Amino acid sequence: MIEVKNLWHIYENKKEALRGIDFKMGEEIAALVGPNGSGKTTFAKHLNGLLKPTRGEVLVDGMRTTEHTVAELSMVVGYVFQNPEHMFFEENVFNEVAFGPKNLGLSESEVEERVRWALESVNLQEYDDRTPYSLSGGEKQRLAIACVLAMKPKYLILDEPTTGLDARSSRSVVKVIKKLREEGHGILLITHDMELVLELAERVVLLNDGRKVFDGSVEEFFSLPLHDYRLEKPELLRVSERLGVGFVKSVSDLVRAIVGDGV
Ligand SMILES: Nc1ncnc2c1ncn2[C@@H]1O[C@H](COP(=O)(O)OP(=O)(O)OP(=O)(O)O)[C@@H](O)[C@H]1O
Repeated sequence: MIEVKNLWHIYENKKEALRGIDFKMGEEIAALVGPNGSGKTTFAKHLNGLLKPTRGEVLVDGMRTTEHTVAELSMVVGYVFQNPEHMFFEENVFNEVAFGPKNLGLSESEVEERVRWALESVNLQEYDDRTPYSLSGGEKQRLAIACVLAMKPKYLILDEPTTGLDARSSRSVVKVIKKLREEGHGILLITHDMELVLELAERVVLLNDGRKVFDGSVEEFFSLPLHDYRLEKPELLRVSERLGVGFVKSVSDLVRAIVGDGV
């Protein structure tokens, strides 16, 4: 369980980026959304100790972030940053994923086992010898997830995992996220992509100006006046509303709502 209690973050320039956030999450996919500058990245950086609270506290499976190093916390909460290609520095995919486990002091065979497992989890098992820079956008994103997974964290923070990807690459990342959730990971998904929220999230947390202004179901979230937060409803929900059908999560739900199960 990740527990955040009355979290404040004030940067050196006195900017109050987080103002009294309370939050709990377990094994679920929670989407963290909000307009630019609302505090999403600042919040996420608290969950693996990259930032420490100005006030309040953050507990990760009972570990208070002020009492543990980022390295210790990263074994519980893995952070996959936006634009992961800036993170790659090894000459091949295998070594890239092996870097973290090697630093844990694991034996060579344990490292290899973890790398194989992590690459398989993201469907990159045939890519060992490829240079990370030669991968497609979706493959790079999946490699970044594998690098973090190799540390076996229970929770994953994914920062804009599909931004800039074409539809096919995006699908491949979505598939991996679904699989990780099924395997028991808790996932915090930072995104501006409302289609992704509709498809993947089990819960939505909305930040605005450093405050949590909503924390609830996906259906309730999409009934909020999203324009107030510079967010847009997914096309599918706009269509379903026009058709007088209630909340749906997929095109097949919509079809079923209109014509029934017989088609
Ligand atoms: N190092 C810093 N020093 C001072 N202010 C900062 C710093 N980092 C972020 N901020 C400010 O804190 C506020 C929250 O920023 P943050 O990056 O957490 O927002 P965000 O919701 O992740 O935005 P985006 O969607 O644009 O990524 C913003 O006003 C930002 O300018």
